[in-house]
Amino acid sequence: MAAAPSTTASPSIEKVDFLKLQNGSDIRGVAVAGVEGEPVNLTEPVTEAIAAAFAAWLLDKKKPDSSKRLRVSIGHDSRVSAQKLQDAVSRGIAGAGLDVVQYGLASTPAMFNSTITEDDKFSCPVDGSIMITASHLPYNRNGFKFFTNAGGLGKADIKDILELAANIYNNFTVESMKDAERKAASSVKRVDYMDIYTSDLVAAVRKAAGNIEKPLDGFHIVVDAGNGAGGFFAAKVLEPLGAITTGSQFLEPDGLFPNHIPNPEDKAAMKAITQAVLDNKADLGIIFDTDVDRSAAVDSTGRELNRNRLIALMSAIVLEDHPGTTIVTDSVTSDGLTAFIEGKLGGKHHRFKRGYRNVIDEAIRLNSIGEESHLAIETSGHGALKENHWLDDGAYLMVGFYCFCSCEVYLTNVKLLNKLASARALGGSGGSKVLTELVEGLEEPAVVVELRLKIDQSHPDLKGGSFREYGEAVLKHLDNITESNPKLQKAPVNYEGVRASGYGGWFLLRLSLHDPVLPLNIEAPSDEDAVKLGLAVLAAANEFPALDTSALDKYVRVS
Ligand SMILES: O=P(O)(O)OC[C@H]1O[C@H](O)[C@H](O)[C@@H](O)[C@@H]1O
Repeated sequence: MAAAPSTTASPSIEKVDFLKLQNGSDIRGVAVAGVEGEPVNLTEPVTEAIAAAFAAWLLDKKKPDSSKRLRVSIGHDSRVSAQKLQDAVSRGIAGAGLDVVQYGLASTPAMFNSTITEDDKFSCPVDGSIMITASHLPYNRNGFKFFTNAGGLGKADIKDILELAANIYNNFTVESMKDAERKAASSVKRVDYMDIYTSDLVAAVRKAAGNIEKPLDGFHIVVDAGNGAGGFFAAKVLEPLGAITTGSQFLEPDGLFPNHIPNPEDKAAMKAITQAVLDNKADLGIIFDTDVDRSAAVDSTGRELNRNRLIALMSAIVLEDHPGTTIVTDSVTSDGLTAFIEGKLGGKHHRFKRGYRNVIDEAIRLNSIGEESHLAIETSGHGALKENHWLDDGAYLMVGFYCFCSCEVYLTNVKLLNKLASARALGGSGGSKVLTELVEGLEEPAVVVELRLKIDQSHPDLKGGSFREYGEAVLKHLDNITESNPKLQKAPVNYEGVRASGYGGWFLLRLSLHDPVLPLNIEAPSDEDAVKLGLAVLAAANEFPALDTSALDKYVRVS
């Protein structure tokens, strides 16, 4: 373990700089030097302070009596900074007097799961859990997701933790850091939690398939883990269930992500898994993001089942069991999806905001006011089901428990695989036809565009204000322009940004959840119509010199 730096080596850091590490309900920062313009702000001492703050937060929440020491599990994805941050997190937790259980390479859903697994051998359940990951972001970033048995921590908790971390950090002494290092050296335990986690997943699929040992017998499924943490899925989940996984790719963890970004929303990533399915004549392809809390699939014909199609597929499966239920989705979903959910499936589509916590919290809210919702899902591949985590214990009552579980854990693993298995049991034709059939009738636009317009935070036009304020001003202006454009109709119900229909399609301009960026989505029946929608946005965007519209300029010129 690296020696703890002394206080003298750690210059003081302002609270606001700690708060900048907040990214919605996660923490994210730069952990590796070498990328121009991206100085390291997630150093080891900063990490240690954040972990110590989480420990203090947890002690305050759980208020254990003196006979009990709280336990925290720590896992990480394949990033190159994982090891040093894991050591720093361990020092922060151990220094605060809590027990540390290191899992090594793990998935985000597994980390949450460790707070509810009952198994003493594996020191479970833990009281809190930390996943070290920055999802699909570049190799130099890293960050943390925190869990208790009530689910992932929310935005307000993260803010409290960062504020506390700033105090802890600025009060570190050489002695306190040495003490934390000593405690970590003597109290850290390492367990192979992924072993129990994967066997639980296998058991869940078997059970759902009617207690068949190998419900996927003979199915050929290729996995693409993008060199993230999801490589386990082929050998430890699919193969025990009977599937053939030859042709699976990029299963070895490699934090430089040499093959493609591990992200089911990324075009190159989807192309890679599609090619693997076709080359191997597989029944299905499954692709994960770095920390395995998002996924997408590809059917045997090479058709991508991600984004709107993934939502359509999962809606079809969920609505079979819960007719009429409300499906909560993010804001960038297409109009065709609404028509599919409401027209073909008889459900209700509630298009809400981007952000997995946002959709899940909204589904919880709807249920709490009497509107039944069984599925909250984003085009990013995050999803949560009501049925999976209405746990029959106090946790449910405590917070209207609806802990997030990802597509990986439940939707893909259990729901999707089980659908394949039961179709086979019923004498179906094999392959992934059953899935393809479920999304038949989903109208898809001919043209789909997603551009991300950057706000230059050092531009004088920001006049000292934040990029958020600037972005809000752009949106306000676009809203006004849209209002007075007879060719456009503003969406009657809209929860973020400006969404309008026109020219047979629609656009949505909104503020990114965390970046100084205004993402623009356009869907239209033709390039010509998409350009017209793009020009309408450009007319407003051009008034804002700090907004980099070059991508949109280029799009309207060359399309
Ligand atoms: O707002 P954006 O920059 O498009 O990012 C939005 C996305 O951020 C993260 O990746 C969250 O995990 C997703 O739930 C969310 O959809």
